[in-house]
Amino acid sequence: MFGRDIGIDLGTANVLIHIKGQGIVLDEPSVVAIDKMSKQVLAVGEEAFQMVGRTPGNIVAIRPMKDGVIADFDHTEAMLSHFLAKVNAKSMMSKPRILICCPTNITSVEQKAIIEAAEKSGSKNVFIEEEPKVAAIGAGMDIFQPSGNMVVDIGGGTTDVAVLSMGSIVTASSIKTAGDQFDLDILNYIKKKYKLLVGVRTSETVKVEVATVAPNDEARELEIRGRDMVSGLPRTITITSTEIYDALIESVNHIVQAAKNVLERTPPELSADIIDRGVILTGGGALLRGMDQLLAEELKVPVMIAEDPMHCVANGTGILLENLDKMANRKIKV
Ligand SMILES: Nc1ncnc2c1ncn2[C@@H]1O[C@H](COP(=O)(O)OP(=O)(O)OP(=O)(O)O)[C@@H](O)[C@H]1O
Repeated sequence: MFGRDIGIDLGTANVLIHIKGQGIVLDEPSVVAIDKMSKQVLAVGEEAFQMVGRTPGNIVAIRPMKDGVIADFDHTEAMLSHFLAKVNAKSMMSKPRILICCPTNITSVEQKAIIEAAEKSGSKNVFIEEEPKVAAIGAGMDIFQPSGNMVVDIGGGTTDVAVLSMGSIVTASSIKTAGDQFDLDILNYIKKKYKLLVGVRTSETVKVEVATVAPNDEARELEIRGRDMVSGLPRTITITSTEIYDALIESVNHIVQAAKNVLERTPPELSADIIDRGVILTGGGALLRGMDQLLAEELKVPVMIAEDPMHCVANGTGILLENLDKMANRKIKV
């Protein structure tokens, strides 16, 4: 019988499920739509994501994960159960073993909450592993050798920076500045400068299509629509990449600073390895235009974007699942 082991990238923005032997079988936004009165879950994942910012008063589309941890336990569990049922139906598995990734600095209470949510969703054995380690493995780094590897994983809620050697994290930092904060920065910039209210879906589109954090990048612009704060009427404006650079630079500098702090705490032999091997960027935030260039200039080391940055963690769980039996001692009892 194939694939009783499942890897989950339980992200703030997206949930990815990897089944041993099958690869990534699910990739959906971490969103749940709820009826506020009856508390009933109306939609999960992609379907719920389409409702964000467009729901009538009695329905709310929420993200139950925040900053890489569970903000709303019941709805995280409902979301996980829904996704697991979806993939179970396909592969006819029962009570799988699950490997879940989490940020480096979450508390044991938060770890327990993640494990409990997975167990309640029907898992027999739940293992937990640190996200930057799994991201590095999924990006193709050989972290098991005695040499330094550095990964910067920029997700929706958290940025995890880590230097790894011999299969373990040597120095790391996890900050709550990542893709969601960029969306908020853009939204607030437009609100302040143009007195125009836009939704997070629009600010995310601006980030993906226009934004750059490298000052010399090709300029881009985009027409966006929102609600005028003075007249209350719909209005269209054109936003440029230069403006978005100003909106994002403070948050991006937090990420640069976190990476510098990790390098400053790294033993010199491993620092020397990082000069040779470079830094690997993973997570959706790795795709922010100019991020690699800016980090390379600031850290004075080569910076490369992983081949498939948004799938690194899920792909890494796949590789680790092959070795799950060796990891049995990492299981956390609840
Ligand atoms: N082309 C792009 N440019 C900039 N940002 C992007 C791009 N594509 C995706 N993103 C952003 O990447 C983020 C999602 O990345 P990812 O799926 O790695 O996060 P996550 O794993 O859910 O979050 P976390 O690791 O914090 O729990 C979102 O903020 C999304 O807007």
